[in-house]
Amino acid sequence: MSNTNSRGADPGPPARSTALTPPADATAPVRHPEAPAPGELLGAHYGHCFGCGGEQPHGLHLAARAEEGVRVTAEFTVRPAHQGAPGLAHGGLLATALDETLGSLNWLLRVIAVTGKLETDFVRPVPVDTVLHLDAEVTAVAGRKIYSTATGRIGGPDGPVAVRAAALFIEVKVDHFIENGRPAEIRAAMADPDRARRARAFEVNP
Ligand SMILES: CCCCCCCC(=O)SCCNC(=O)CCNC(=O)[C@H](O)C(C)(C)COP(=O)(O)OP(=O)(O)OC[C@H]1O[C@@H](n2cnc3c(N)ncnc32)[C@H](O)[C@@H]1OP(=O)(O)O
Repeated sequence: MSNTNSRGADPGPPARSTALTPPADATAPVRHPEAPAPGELLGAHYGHCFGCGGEQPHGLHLAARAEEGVRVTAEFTVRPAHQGAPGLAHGGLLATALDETLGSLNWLLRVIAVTGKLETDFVRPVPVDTVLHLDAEVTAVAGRKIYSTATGRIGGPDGPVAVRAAALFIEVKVDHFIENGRPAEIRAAMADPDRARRARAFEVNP
């Protein structure tokens, strides 16, 4: 059995759907003046978030860190609960790791936004126990539309690319969550006595 990647060592940049190409009038992203300093861990935005929360036993427990500009890095260790095929990470969970990392970029912009489109390339299989090193940045902003890309490498932060994504996040108001979320969880999150945690559950500036 061979693990050889038929696309070769460096498959090069993929073709993207036009919806993920910023329009001509898009502008460069602007890091919020109160964004966490480069090197600072962002911490979970919501304890029950499957991507980053500590209260999800089988969640990804992804830890993202602010970098310079509008860029974050993150790590996710693939555990047995994350398998798709025997001993290999489920592709949907790898997409979740990319989505979560890309989503955390909005905290550097201090904008509330949700994923509208997420396009993922699965380049190499990712075995259980592997640490996926993620790196994401916002590339452009056009009105409510936030364009971003991410890669996930294995074997170290400079190792080969295993997954990558391009995404379009859409800015929303906090009402998006209040009007659409299940009332029990909305009430519980709003009742949190910790003001910063209450705000971050909905990704609002504390
Ligand atoms: C730290 C936080 C971590 C979070 C990490 C995880 C993030 C997530 O997974 S969020 C959960 C998954 N996403 C969702 O549930 C979103 C569900 N979708 C929605 O609620 C809506 O479709 C929403 C809000 C995205 C857009 O609806 P709405 O606000 O009415 O905007 P709408 O007017 O349709 O679109 C605005 C613009 O975005 C574009 N757009 C919207 N959706 C898409 C899409 N899927 N593809 C391409 N373009 C899109 C529209 O074409 C429009 O462009 P333009 O301004 O040029 O005409």
